Order: sequence, then structure tokens, then C-alpha cells
Amino acid sequence: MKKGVLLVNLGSPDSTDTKDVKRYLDEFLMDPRVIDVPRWARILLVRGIILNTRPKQSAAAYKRIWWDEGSPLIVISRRLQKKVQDNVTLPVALAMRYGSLTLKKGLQELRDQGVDDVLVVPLYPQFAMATTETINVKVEELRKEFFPTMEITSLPAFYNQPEYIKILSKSISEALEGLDYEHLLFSYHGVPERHIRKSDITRSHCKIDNTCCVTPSAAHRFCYRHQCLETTKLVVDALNLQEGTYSTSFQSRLGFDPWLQPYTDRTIERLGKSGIRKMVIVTPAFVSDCLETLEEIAMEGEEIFHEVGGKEFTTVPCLNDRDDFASFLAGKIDEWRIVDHKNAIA
Ligand SMILES: C=CC1=C(C)c2cc3[nH]c(cc4nc(cc5[nH]c(cc1n2)c(C)c5CCC(=O)O)C(CCC(=O)O)=C4C)c(C)c3C=C
Ligand SMILES: [Fe+2]
Ligand SMILES: [Fe+2]
Repeated sequence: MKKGVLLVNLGSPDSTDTKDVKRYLDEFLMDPRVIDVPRWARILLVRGIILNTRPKQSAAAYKRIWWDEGSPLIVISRRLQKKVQDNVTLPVALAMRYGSLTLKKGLQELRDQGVDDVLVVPLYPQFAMATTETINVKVEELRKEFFPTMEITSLPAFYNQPEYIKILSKSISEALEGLDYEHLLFSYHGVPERHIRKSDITRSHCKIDNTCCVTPSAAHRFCYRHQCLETTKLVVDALNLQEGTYSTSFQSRLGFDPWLQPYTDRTIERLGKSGIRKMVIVTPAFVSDCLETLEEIAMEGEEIFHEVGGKEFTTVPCLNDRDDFASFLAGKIDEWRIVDHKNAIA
């Protein structure tokens, strides 16, 4: 069998036009693993409420971060794809879960090169129903319908892999070099609390309190909150950060349900009000800089911080197309290529 790789990221609208943003948000938010309510309620909520106002607002936000070459997330993902391709001997394609660069096109591109054994690499360090799971489910649907003879394996979340932690820690220490700062905030994309309970394979572990995510459990393989807290902990250990000089929060809340807490915007405000004047923020749930890091954090977050007296607000770039990150992914691909992948990837 001929092996190949499909890197998969979230996606972006085709342009910053409100109609393109609306089309993209419709596909994204109608995904039952993103807004996980019955279909009739999702239609009412997404098409009846959110899509009436959000696309214009989001289009304006995309305009603030858009590059001449296009969406930062897509451009960066392409650069990463090229670097990974330079490091391995098998074909590497790129696709997005939402938008025009579809998973179907990505799989077809590999099939056209004779590939019939694919490693799907979700570009998310932490597992979530709205990220890794929706990619895996969609890929399986496409396999059944269009590529029935293809063998497909998915790379599990790499939130605690020593090599990944080393690279993330290095990227942070590079940003901190020569910087006099008082607090480092780890801000992860949020999800509704309900998503955490739904992903609990034990059906009894996740309480979303201060104990469950630090008590060993089989549930952690699919617990986004555990995986985020673990990434923070491992980086804290690697950088020898002192208690009280760092914290973890969750950003990008949408709607009225309770999401994972503490919320990033309120945390930035609280830090500023408590007298912190120089803060640094890192966003480990995002592999590529995107709307959520370049606009929500670097622009809106900085504004909140300054409003409450903060002076210096520094953002750590995502891993993007760093050479060491591309080599890490190439290493994972090689492990799968060389060893029988059913044994290599748990
Ligand atoms: C119910 C809504 C959402 C869930 C759940 C969610 C989870 C989730 N998302 C990411 C990564 C990204 N999200 C991005 C943008 C974005 N996310 C939502 C909503 C949910 N995300 C919306 C509505 C948007 C669009 C922008 C906006 O209108 O504010 C992006 C950026 C895309 C880009 O083009 O730059 C990323 C990346 C993760 C990792 C995650 C769960 C863990
Ligand atoms: Fe999101
Ligand atoms: Fe938990």
C-alpha cells in the first residue's frame, strides 16, 4: 500500500467579504460537534440568530488580521505543509475541516498520487469534540462514501508529548528572552462545559472541578480540559515557572451556556486590576496564528489590559511553521511510516 499524509486545520473564509464569512460560519456552526444541540434548535440558533449579526462583526475582525496572501491560518498551514513535506519521503497534502480547502479535495489529491493508506494529522495539540473528533468523523464519512478502499489512521492529540512540550517551551522562552514580565497567561480556546461531559468515556469522571482533571482516569484521553491543564503543567515544569507567576484561562466564548472557566478576557482584566503591569500571553490550543490569536488576543486582549492600567502586553507567536515543529510532525509521520501503524499509534 502507498502511504500519504493529510494535515488538517480548522479553516477560514475565502475572503473578508461578509457573504464569504457567513457561508463559512454557517458550515462551521451547523456542525453538530461544534454547536451540539438538536438540529432544529441549531438551525434556529445559528440561522435564526447568530448569522444575522455575527458575519458582519467577524468580517470586520478578519479584515484587521488578513494578509495580502490570504487568511493567516491558511497561509501558515501551507508553509507548514511545505516544510513537513521537505522532511519526509511520502506525499503530504493539506485540508481544512471547514471552507473551500475541503477534506474531500485533500483525500482526492492523495488518491491521485496513488495513496491508499493515509495518516490524518489534526493540527490540534489537545483533543476536543469540536476539533479532532469532528475531523475524524468527517474523514470516516468521506472514506465510506468516496474512498472505500483507503486505510485511514488519525494521529492522536500530542498535548503531552515530550518533544512537543520542549518545542512549545522553547518558543515561550524565546519570546521571554530579555523581557521583564510579571505574569504568563496560558489562554486556550474554550468549549462549552457540556462538551467535556459528552466526551467523558467513563460517563462519571468529569466534574469540571479542581479535582477530576488532576486525578488519573481513562477519561483524560478525550478530556480537553485535562489536556489543556496538562500542557500548562508540563511547560511550567520545563521552564521552572514559580507559583503565582502564571495561570490558565479559556477564550472565545460564544452564546449563553457555561464554557470552561476562567474566561481569558476577565482574567486579563483581573490581572491588570490586581496591579500586574507587564504580562505575556501564550495560546497553546492554536498551532497557527489566526483570528483568535491575532485579533481576539493581540488586539482586544491588549486593549482590555491597557484599559485597566496594564502597560506591556506581549503575545507569544503560535508554533506556526517553526523548523522544530515541522521536524516534530515529520518524526511522528516517520514513526507511523516505519512501524506497523496499528502498533505505533495508541
Ligand atoms: C460554539 C462555537 C465554537 C466552539 C465549540 C469552538 C471550538 C474551537 N475552535 C477552535 C479553533 C478556532 N476557532 C476559530 C474561530 C471561531 N470559533 C468559533 C466558535 C467555536 N469554536 C467561531 C464562531 C469562530 C469564527 C470567528 C468568530 O466569528 O469569532 C479559529 C480561527 C479561524 C480563522 O480563520 O482564523 C480557530 C483556529 C478550537 C481549537 C476549538 C476547541 C478546542
Ligand atoms: Fe473556535
Ligand atoms: Fe476532568
